Amino acid sequence: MQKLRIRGGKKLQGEVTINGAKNSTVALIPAAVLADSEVVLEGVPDIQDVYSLLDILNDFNVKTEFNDGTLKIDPTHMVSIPMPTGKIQSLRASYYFMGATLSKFGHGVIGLPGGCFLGPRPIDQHLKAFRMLGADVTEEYGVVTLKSDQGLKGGRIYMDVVSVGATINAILGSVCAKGKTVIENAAREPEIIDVVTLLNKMGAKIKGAGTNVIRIEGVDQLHGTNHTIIPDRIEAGTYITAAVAMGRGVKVNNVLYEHIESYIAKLDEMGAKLEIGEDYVFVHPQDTLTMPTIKTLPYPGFATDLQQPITPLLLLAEGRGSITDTIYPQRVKHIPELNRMGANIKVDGDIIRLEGPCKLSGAPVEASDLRAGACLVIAGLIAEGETTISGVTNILRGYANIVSKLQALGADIEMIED
Ligand SMILES: CC(=O)N[C@H]1[C@@H](OP(=O)(O)OP(=O)(O)OC[C@H]2O[C@@H](n3ccc(=O)[nH]c3=O)[C@H](O)[C@@H]2O)O[C@H](CO)[C@@H](O)[C@@H]1O
Ligand SMILES: C=C(OP(=O)(O)O)C(=O)O
Repeated sequence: MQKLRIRGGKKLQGEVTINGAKNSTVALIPAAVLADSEVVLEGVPDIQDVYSLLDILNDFNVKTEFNDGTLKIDPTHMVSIPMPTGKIQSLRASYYFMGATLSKFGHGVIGLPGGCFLGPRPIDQHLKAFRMLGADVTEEYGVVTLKSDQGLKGGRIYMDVVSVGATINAILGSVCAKGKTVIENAAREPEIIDVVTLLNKMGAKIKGAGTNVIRIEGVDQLHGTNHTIIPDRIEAGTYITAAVAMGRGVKVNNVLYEHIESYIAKLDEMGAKLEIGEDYVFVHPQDTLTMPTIKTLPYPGFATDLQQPITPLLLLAEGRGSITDTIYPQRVKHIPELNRMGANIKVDGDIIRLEGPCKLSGAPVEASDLRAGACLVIAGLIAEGETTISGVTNILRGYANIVSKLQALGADIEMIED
């Protein structure tokens, strides 16, 4: 079994470059199959979720070629096959094949997705959106069956909760539906804008991405195109956090500041010394950090995906603080692991309560999910002594070349077989 071994306490210095966004990529790939010819994506991260999607595309007879961040997707000979179990459960974003197959073939049989366990992750709003477009949708024994014998028709879709996945699935379902669709209370994440940018380049007519009302005029056909993926704001936030914790001057390249403004604002509030460039953030060493209170919210609020990575940084700050994850209140599996490393964090109902500063010591810990993994990597960099992290596959789902990137900054980190 692979584990990460970190010998903590080493200062970080130098430059690191952020990859294309995981949560864009995993939606752009299923969106690309709606084209009638080749789609080329640039800046594709080398992460396990991408390989899982390529495996699924192979089963759908979609030809792919992935080299050095460039992914060619040729859906010309895509076939419709049921995907009730197996690979579909290896990641969350496989739910986009519901919208994609419904749109492309008028039907689909897709199992419920996998992904990180963060508490309940229902997909009722996805299914509601498909129904509003006229599809007949059933969910039985963990499998969703979608049919639209009469063809999909545009409609008005009101989202009861702000959902990234349901918004993108509603777009995928309606992009070629007859007439107009309006999605109300849509999510506003940059990844949604990225998906809409690709679809519009493919010939779609979608307006309003990035606002909470998205308007779509159905088109008959979508064609191939080229697209460069936006930088990963969560990967950027992770490296910036590591640099605030342990940096002696770290430049994080390929960052779009406007995508992580709320995160930067929180770090500013804590006393971090950040210099914002056009496409980079330079993290200067700072003296002391102040303990904040954090509440996660849909974009542009503080991202739930950065809640776990920032937790070890809070342990370096003075005073009492709290984190409330309003999106996933049960996203707390990193807490017992941090406590194993010497923290004294309490989970009090839906509130994580912390007190700092607190000295962390290396320990064997488990990355139960992707961002818990990022949290433990940062904790391991801070801690005195040796930390070994199991559950590495969870980390590799979303962080490309994490070992070499941190080694280049001077971290003592390696992948070991245990
Ligand atoms: C592949 C991907 O892009 N994953 C991201 C996506 O996940 P995902 O798209 O699964 O998350 P959502 O935005 O849908 O979830 C937001 C909230 O809505 C609830 N909900 C969602 C759908 C639904 O049908 N019913 C419902 O009640 C969820 O339980 C959650 O409380 O957004 C999350 C929230 O920013 C991020 O943590 C994930 O990294
Ligand atoms: C929760 C995440 O991913 P997923 O939705 O793919 O499980 C994440 O990226 O933090």
